[in-house]
Amino acid sequence: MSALFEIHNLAKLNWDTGEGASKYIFAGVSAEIAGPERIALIGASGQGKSTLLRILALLDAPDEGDLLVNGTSYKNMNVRQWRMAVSYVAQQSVMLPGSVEDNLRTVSRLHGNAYDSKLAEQLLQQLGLDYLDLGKTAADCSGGEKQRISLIRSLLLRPRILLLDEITASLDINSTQKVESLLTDWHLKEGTLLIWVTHDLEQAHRISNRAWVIGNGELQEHSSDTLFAEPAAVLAKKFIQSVKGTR
Ligand SMILES: Nc1ncnc2c1ncn2[C@@H]1O[C@H](COP(=O)(O)OP(=O)(O)OP(=O)(O)O)[C@@H](O)[C@H]1O
Repeated sequence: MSALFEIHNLAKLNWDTGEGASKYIFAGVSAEIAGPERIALIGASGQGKSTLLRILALLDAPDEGDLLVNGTSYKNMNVRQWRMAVSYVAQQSVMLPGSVEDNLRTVSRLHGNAYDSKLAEQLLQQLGLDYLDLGKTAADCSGGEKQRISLIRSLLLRPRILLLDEITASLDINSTQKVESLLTDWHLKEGTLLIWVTHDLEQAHRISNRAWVIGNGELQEHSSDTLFAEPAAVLAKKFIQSVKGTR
């Protein structure tokens, strides 16, 4: 049986071609994820975490390599099919024109599925947004509200793979806990693979069973328990020490 998600020799050229700049942001990135897991993607600023996530969502093109969902390459799928399986939640959430409800209905409209209003209601409640007037213009919502609305918009699609780019960055502790617990439950119930970029190492440990550390153009993979308990690998060790050193 094919793996849920495969990344083969992925590379992205650096657009900075100046002296001293490396040719690639990252190269030779490979990983095989057999089934649903919770992966924390960590690394210092500017190492390519968002670029990698955007490529996995086909919002940016790889320069080399291949991506496969359930054994099918992205080259043999159209973007719409890919995005039904792989959904990306951005750090800066973009609201579409119209109301909160228009935004939540977008996914079903785009993919021709029935809108699951019960699930939408339940997710709004779980994320502490049940007070929100669904008729409110989405653009007028706060940053934290928009971030949670865009997460719900993606969940309503029930993707196999969910790519999360610092999605709790503008949330308070209470809302962050709600997002973490909702996604942990969702992963268990729906069998969704989560790949979650975060700068918060405690959050990375809480929300993952595997960790990908990106730096110096390469990706290293670890079990989260090993990585956060005893960061043996040089790259991970260096990164964790640099983060701890800044506290
Ligand atoms: N082809 C390219 N596509 C995207 N980014 C590129 C490209 N070439 C160079 N870059 C640069 O590579 C860096 C990677 O940025 P990216 O946002 O992916 O890093 P990050 O690890 O997510 O950083 P942060 O933690 O600060 O959000 C940026 O400085 C960007 O300008």
